[in-house]
Amino acid sequence: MSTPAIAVIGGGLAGSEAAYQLARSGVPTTLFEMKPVRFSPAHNQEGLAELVCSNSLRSTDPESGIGLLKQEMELLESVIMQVARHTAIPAGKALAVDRRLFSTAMTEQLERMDHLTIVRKEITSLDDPDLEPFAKVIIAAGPLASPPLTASLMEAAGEEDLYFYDAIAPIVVTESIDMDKAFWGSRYHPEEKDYLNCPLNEEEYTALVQALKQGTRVKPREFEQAIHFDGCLPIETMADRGDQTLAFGPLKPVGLIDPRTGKQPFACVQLRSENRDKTAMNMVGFQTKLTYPEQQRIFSMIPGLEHAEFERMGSIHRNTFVNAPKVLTPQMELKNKPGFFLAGQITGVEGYLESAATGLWLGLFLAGRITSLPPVTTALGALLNHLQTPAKKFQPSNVNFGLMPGLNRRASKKDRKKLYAARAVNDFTTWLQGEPRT
Ligand SMILES: Cc1cc2nc3c(=O)[nH]c(=O)nc-3n(C[C@H](O)[C@H](O)[C@H](O)COP(=O)(O)OP(=O)(O)OC[C@H]3O[C@@H](n4cnc5c(N)ncnc54)[C@H](O)[C@@H]3O)c2cc1C
Repeated sequence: MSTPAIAVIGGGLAGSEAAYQLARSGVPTTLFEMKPVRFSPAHNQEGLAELVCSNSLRSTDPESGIGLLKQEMELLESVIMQVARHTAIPAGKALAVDRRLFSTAMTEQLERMDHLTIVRKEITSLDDPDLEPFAKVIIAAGPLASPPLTASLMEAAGEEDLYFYDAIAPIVVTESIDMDKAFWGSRYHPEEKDYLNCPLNEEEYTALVQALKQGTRVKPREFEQAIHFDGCLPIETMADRGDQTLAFGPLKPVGLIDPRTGKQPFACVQLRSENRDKTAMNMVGFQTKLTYPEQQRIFSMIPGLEHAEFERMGSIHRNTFVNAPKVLTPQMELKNKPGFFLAGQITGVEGYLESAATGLWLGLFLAGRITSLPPVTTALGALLNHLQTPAKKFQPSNVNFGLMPGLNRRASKKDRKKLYAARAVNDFTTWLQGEPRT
C-alpha cells in the first residue's frame, strides 16, 4: 500500500524543516510556497527558509535554553541546523549565518530531494482544491500568512482564537534618563535594581493621559479590527478606557517610595532593564500604536524622560497565531478541522529556531519516526508543552526548574542551569533511545 501524501503550506523555517523530515522518511510530500508569486510585507527573497530580519540563530551555549534546543534539534537531524552550520559566519558564542547562502542552500537541498515536490503557489483557503489529494496538511504559513489563508484559518480556529498582532514597548537608552528624577527599586524592594521608576504627580499624570488619548495613531491595517487581547493592549487604548485606568494598571505606584519625598507618588512609569549592564530600559506596558513622532513628544512628558533617547520605538506589528491550547490537540492538529496541523510561529511560538523546532517535531511525528512528545524536562519538550499552556511568550531559557524532580533548589542559579542542561540532555537522549528509528 502506498504512503498517503502530505501537503505543507509555506516554505519558511517550519515548513521547510517539516517537508524535509517527511520526504527523507519516504512520505510523498508537496510543499506550497507562494513566493515569488506573492511576497509578505517582510519577505523579499525567492528562496525557502528566508530569515526576514536578524541573521542570528542565537546562543550555542548548551546551558542556555536556546543552546539546548540546538543540541536536541541536531540529535533529531534537523536540516535547518545542518545548513546553518554549513553557512555559519563568526559570531562568538552565537550561531549566525550568511542569510542569502543559508536560504540558497536550503532551497537546493530541498529541491534535490526524492519524494518532495515544490509548488510555487499561494494556497488561499483550507478548502483549496489543490489540497484535495492530500491525506494531511501542515499549515506553516508564518506570522504573515497571506490574508485569504488567514481568513480561512480564522473560520476554522474561531475568530476569537486567532490573534493578529504583537505589541512592542519602546526601549530607552539608560544614559539619557534624568537620574535626578528617576529612582531604582522594584515594588516593596527599594534595594533591587531591576526597575527604574519615573514618578508622576497628579497633574503630570492627568496631562500624560490626555496626551495619550489625543495622540495621533497609526491607522489599523487589514485584520487588526479583530484584536481581542487584553494582556497587551496599547497604552493609549488603556487610557481611552478611563482616566484612572493607567493609575490602577501599568502606572500603579503601589509599593514604590520615591526616596526624594519619602512618599508613594500618584503614579509611576516603570522601566525594566533590557540587558545585564542596564544600558537600555524597556518601558513596561507602553506598547503602542502611536506614530513615532507622537511617541517621542508624549513620552518626553514623563518626568525623567524629557531628553530620552529611544533605542527602539513602540510598535504593533502583524503576527498571526492561534490560541494553541484551545484550538490545537497536543499533536498540533486543529480540533475543528481534523487532518490539518499547524507548525511554526502560527502556533504561538516566536523566533526562527523555535519555529523550526515545531516543524521538526511535527514532520517526524507525521512520518511515524517518533510516536510521542519529548519529555517536558527537555528544551524541545518544554517548547511543545508550551503550546498546551495558556502563556503567550515562550523562552526555552525560562524552562521551569520545578519540572526537574530532585533538582536542588538551593544551588546557585549557575549551578542549577548546569544541572538542568545535564538533566535535559539526559532525558532527551533517553527518550530518543526509546523511540522507533528508521
Ligand atoms: C518582521 C519580522 C522580523 C522578525 N525577526 C526575527 C529575528 O530577528 N529573529 C528571530 O528569531 N525571529 C524573527 N522573527 C520571527 C521569525 O520570522 C519567525 O519566527 C520565523 O520566520 C517563523 O517561521 P515560520 O516558518 O513560522 O514562518 P516564515 O518563516 O514566515 O515562513 C512562512 C512562509 O509561508 C509562505 N506563505 C505565507 N502564506 C502562504 C500561502 N497562503 N500559501 C503559500 N505560502 C505561504 C511565506 O511566503 C513564507 O515563506 C521575525 C518576524 C517578523 C515578521
